[in-house]
Amino acid sequence: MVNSFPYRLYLVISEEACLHHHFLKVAEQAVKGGVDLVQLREKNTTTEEFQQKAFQLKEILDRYQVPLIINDNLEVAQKVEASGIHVGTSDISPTQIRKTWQDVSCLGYSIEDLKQLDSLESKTADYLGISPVFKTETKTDTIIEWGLSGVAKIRSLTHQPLVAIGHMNAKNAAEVIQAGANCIAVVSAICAAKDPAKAAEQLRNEIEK
Ligand SMILES: Cc1ncc(COP(=O)(O)OP(=O)(O)O)c(N)n1
Ligand SMILES: Cc1ncsc1CCOP(=O)(O)O
Ligand SMILES: [Mg+2]
Repeated sequence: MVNSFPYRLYLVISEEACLHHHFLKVAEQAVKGGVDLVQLREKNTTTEEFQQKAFQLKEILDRYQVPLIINDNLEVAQKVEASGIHVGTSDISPTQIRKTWQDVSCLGYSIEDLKQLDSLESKTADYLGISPVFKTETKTDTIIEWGLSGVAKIRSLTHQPLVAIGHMNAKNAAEVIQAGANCIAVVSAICAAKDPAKAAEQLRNEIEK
């Protein structure tokens, strides 16, 4: 059977989060270091700016055959012909996305409550984001901290691909994979690194341990 979610290291990037280099450089270096999926998450831009950045990022990612996922904005995702979109419980729903965008190939949905796992919305997604695993300064409007036990619990309840996000780094990546996550998603561990390629390589090594 073909693995429909082969990704292990997922970069969630915004221009604002990139402290030492331009975000396009960070993305390219991260891919060279081992990132195999990238989400553009611009929370404070106009749709026009978001779209422009997405086109620029996609041009780079296409060279490496790394899929681009767009955070929240279906219009931008379809316009730039991204591979997919990531949404949470306050966003357009996965079922609505599939109705509007029939050939979306990678649809992500955040899990913030165990009750969501049984829902049609979760089952409609291609992967579930465990959000957040640990408390993080990057996203503070969260309602839970799943921890390792939460990752293991979710793993015991679903066979869907699981992406762990929230304060993920090279020190905790291996144990989160061990607890049942398929893939690790990071913002700061790569975007705030002086050497994004090296940071990605270290994370990837931990994931593949
Ligand atoms: C891989 C991944 N997982 C979870 C999230 C969080 O999505 P959401 O709950 O919609 O919050 P915002 O990112 O929109 O603030 C994510 N973006 N990516
Ligand atoms: C987008 C998102 N969703 C849940 S936590 C988070 C931010 C993760 O950022 P960091 O990797 O810097 O903790
Ligand atoms: Mg969202």
